[in-house]
Amino acid sequence: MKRVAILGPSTFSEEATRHFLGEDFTYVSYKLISEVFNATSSGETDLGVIPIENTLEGSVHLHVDWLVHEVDLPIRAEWVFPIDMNLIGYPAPEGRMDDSNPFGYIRKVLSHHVVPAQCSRFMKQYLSGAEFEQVSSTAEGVRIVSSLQDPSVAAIGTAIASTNYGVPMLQKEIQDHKDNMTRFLLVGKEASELKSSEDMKTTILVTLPEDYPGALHQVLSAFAWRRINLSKIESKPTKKKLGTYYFYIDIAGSLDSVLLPSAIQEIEAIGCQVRILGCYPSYPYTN
Ligand SMILES: O=C(O)C(=O)Cc1ccccc1
Repeated sequence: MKRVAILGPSTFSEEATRHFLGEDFTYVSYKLISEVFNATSSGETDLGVIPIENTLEGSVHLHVDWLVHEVDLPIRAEWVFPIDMNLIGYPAPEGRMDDSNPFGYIRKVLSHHVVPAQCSRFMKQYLSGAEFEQVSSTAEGVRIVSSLQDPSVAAIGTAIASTNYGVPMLQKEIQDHKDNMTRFLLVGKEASELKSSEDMKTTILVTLPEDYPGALHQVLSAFAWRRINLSKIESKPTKKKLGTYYFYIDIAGSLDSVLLPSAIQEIEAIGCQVRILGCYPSYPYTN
């Protein structure tokens, strides 16, 4: 069975990946997202799963930058998964219950760095007196809470982490929006047999030619007149020189089509550099 590197165990990444890939793969858990990237790059695993975007905050820029700058791993698939954030910790000690704020006794919250932006309303209302400390994953936060056994320290994570580490669930679904979704990318050097999808996507990085006014408009036009839909475009620093950017573009369509390759040829003809990050099936969430 193919080996898949995930941030885990007991994380949202594991939950989402098992839901999507099922049990026909061997899941290898890593504590750090950098280890997921490196394990996939080195061949320790065949594939790796990266959370790349969420409904509320958009791209996970750290992960996009790692994908672009640190590794050469084509995108092989993407899927979307609903993320229910849960406050996980121990009940208030005797005499510490404050009726005006049932979680006022919590002084520190541990979780993955993308979490606060997805739970800002709850954290502002009930955890404004608590310090947020980022840890490598939501599950790592729950593990630390379990080891401390200190009611003043809680975590935000998955229901499975609450069960697996034996830490009670204090409040379910504290995310700001009930339909809070995260998009995950499956990356790997080799293509894998995956279930078919009607929706194909192609992700490219475009660097515009210098001294070419209107180049970006011409790039967008090359897709527009072919009625090729761009589902995302983000300008990101090249990290080479201040004020120089590349454009991370998600395209609805496949390189096997007629028009998409010709659009790419057209923008290369005006001097754009184009790097294909992947052409892959996109899977919506089905429960
Ligand atoms: O830490 C985790 O559980 C992860 O898998 C990263 C993450 C965190 C929050 C939403 C989606 C993925």
